[in-house]
This record gives sequence, structure tokens and C-alpha cells, in this order.
Amino acid sequence: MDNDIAKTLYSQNDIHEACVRLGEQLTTDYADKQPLVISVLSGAVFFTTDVVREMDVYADMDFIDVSSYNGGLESSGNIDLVTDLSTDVKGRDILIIEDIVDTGRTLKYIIELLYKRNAKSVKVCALMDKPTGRKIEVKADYVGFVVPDEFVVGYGLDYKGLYRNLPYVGVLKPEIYE
Ligand SMILES: O=P(O)(O)OC[C@H]1O[C@H](OP(=O)(O)OP(=O)(O)O)[C@H](O)[C@@H]1O
Ligand SMILES: Nc1nc2[nH]cnc2c(=O)[nH]1
Ligand SMILES: [Mg+2]
Repeated sequence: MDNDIAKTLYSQNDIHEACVRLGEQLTTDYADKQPLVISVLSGAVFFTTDVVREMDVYADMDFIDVSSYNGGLESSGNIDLVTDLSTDVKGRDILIIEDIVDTGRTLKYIIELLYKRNAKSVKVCALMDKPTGRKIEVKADYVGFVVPDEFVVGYGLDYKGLYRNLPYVGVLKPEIYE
């Protein structure tokens, strides 16, 4: 896989440092809450497992699977709820964990769904924010890195289903894209 990468944007160490920094903030902010942490499958799983272990708070965990990219470079614009939560969110303080906020469509869909179900508060922790991609006004409350306007892979993020298990975040060589 390394041979397909044109450049590394965030190394394993960069990501670890971001998780520690975010974990400290979240530990402070959720000290007296017992949040429900919701990880957005599949991309956010890697970041979730690392960042929650830096949070020294009692927390419940759940997962939601929504998808809009079908593995490629462009958001289809339609969000599919593939697998729903198994927890009742009514009255809960929710912390959504995402790998990247790009157009904002995925987050907007999930935030609206949670408030429709009467969540008490909804905040977002994203490893990466790509503000140049934004089509919908939505913002993450906790951000690891503000990324340039490039399609990134690794540490959960895929191109055609591959590269999720790359331990760092990078950009593919142009010849890899079909
Ligand atoms: O801000 P947006 O333009 O909505 O893009 C961000 C979303 O896109 C990717 O997920 P994807 O839908 O590709 O599914 P995946 O997590 O299973 O890879 C990524 O993991 C985010 O969840
Ligand atoms: N792999 C990947 N998925 C995304 N989904 C939204 N933006 C991106 C991106 O830059 N890379
Ligand atoms: Mg995703």
C-alpha cells in the first residue's frame, strides 16, 4: 500500500498526538456527563477506538452506519441509513465521532436524526475537517486537523474500499485513481 501513496499528510505520531489533545479536552468537557459516544461506520472506527481511550470519563458507545460515497471520490448527495443505532438517544448528551467532515451532508443527516429523537445535546469530534469541501453549513466542535482540499486515505478512510488499514493519512498517486 505504501507504494500507492504520493505523500503523507499525518503520521501515526501526529495522529496519536491529536488523539491525546482531543482526549484531554473531552475529558474536561464531559467530566460530569456520561455521554453516549456515537461512532460513524465505517471510516471513523479507527479514530474512535484511539480517541475514546484518551477520554477518562464514563461513556456509553454505539455505532451508526450511513454512507454516501459508494467508495469513490464524489459524494452522491444522498445519505443512506445503512445500520441504525441500538440506543435510545432521548435526553442523552451525544458525542459523534467522525473521521472527516467534507461536504457536511453526513453530519447534518445524523445531527438532525438525533435531535428529531430528542437528544439533549449533540457535539462532534472529527479527526479531520475539510472546510473547502463544505456544501452544507455544519461544524465540528473538536477537530484534529484542518485538511487541504485533497482526497485523503488511510486510518479509516478508503478509496474503493481499500486503504482503510493504512496506519497514517495520505494522498494517493494520481495513477491510482481510475
Ligand atoms: O462530509 P461528507 O461529504 O458527508 O463526507 C464525510 C463522510 O464521508 C466518508 O464516509 P462514507 O460515506 O464514504 O462511508 P464510510 O465511512 O463507510 O467510508 C467519511 O467517513 C465521512 O463519514
Ligand atoms: N477517503 C475519503 N473519504 C472522504 N469522504 C469525504 N471526504 C473524503 C476524503 O477526503 N477521503
Ligand atoms: Mg464515514
